[in-house]
Amino acid sequence: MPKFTVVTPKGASFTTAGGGYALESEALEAIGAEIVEAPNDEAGFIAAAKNADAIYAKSIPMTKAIIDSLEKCKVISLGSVGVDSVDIKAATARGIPVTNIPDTFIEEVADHTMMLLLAGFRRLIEQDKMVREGRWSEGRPALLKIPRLAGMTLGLISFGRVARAVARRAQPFGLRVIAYDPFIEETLMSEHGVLPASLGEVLSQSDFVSMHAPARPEVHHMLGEQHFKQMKKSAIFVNTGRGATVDEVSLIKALQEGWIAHAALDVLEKEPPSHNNPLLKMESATLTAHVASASARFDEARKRRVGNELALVLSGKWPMSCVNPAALQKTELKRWQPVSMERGPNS
Ligand SMILES: NC(=O)c1ccc[n+]([C@@H]2O[C@H](COP(=O)([O-])OP(=O)(O)OC[C@H]3O[C@@H](n4cnc5c(N)ncnc54)[C@H](O)[C@@H]3O)[C@@H](O)[C@H]2O)c1
Ligand SMILES: O=C(O)[C@H](O)CO
Repeated sequence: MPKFTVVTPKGASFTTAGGGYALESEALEAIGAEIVEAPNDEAGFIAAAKNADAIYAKSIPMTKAIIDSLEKCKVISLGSVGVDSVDIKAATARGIPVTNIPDTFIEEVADHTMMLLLAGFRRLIEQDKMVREGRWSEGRPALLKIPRLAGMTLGLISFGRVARAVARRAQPFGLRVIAYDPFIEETLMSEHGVLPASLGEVLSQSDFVSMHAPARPEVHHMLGEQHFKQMKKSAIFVNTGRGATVDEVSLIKALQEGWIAHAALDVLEKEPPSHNNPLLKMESATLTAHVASASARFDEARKRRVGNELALVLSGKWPMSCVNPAALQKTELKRWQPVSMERGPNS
């Protein structure tokens, strides 16, 4: 008889669709926790998860209806930075801490952002196609009109962990980096050699605009028609954050009408996209399947971190990374005791 039941909806995670979502964890095994898969429709999940001790959230949104139906759930854990699939307000009201893994795959996402930026700029997909179609001699003329990368401007929307890692990569390429983030001290930007800017300045001055804002209700469709119109006609728009931050209809219009030159996207408003999403047919778009974080290290770290968070709470302790600390105040979980890092002869 398992001591604890961790319930998880069947199927791939929103954010790691196609694989890399199983949860094997020594920490959970050690406390006698069993992982049980439940149907991934709201009604089926509610019926199966009623008595869950914890939830590992992935393939369906953790709605208020689901959260309110949980009778003894102590924690909801996610294997992502983004927590947009959980109704945080409902979880906080019920005193259920929600955990994420904010610092496990920053480097991967920053690499992917640079890859998309460079692929869009040096027209990788078009060049590859020309070679395969026997149009070898067309490759060079297609690039003769593009400027040199060094000296161009990269504008970051938000200056969180991923955006900072992108800035660190972009600077050695000779890019001037500016950023808009109303919640970050300007001095932090300066320490990173990045110029603080308003949203309008980022949009109008940048050759590359890279979106890194999280999907919160306040940033839903943060970029629309009026914003794409402010960008340079030659601008490349990169998004490795969340599709919901951009009004995709306006982005498509911006590409069709030539307000901007190219979009390189890892995230879309609807994932996977409908077969009739115009972006799928547009040569001015480069697309990847919400894979920016994926790597062997990510997969190993995700299992370990999610398992540890669940095991900590199930054994009565505060988790390491809680996105709704107010919920912790409503629990009887114990705070972490400070651990002495001094090393003695017996350590
Ligand atoms: N494509 C992927 O696989 C992938 C992987 C990791 C993260 N992400 C997404 O990228 C986002 C950013 O990740 P992170 O690790 O840098 O997060 P983070 O929490 O470190 O940074 C988020 C930043 O956004 C800023 N912000 C909030 N509201 C804003 C607004 N209205 N305007 C401008 N900035 C605003 C915050 O001040 C913060 O600095 C995540 O929320 C997640 O949704 C996607
Ligand atoms: O939000 C996140 O962490 C990513 O999208 C996961 O891949």
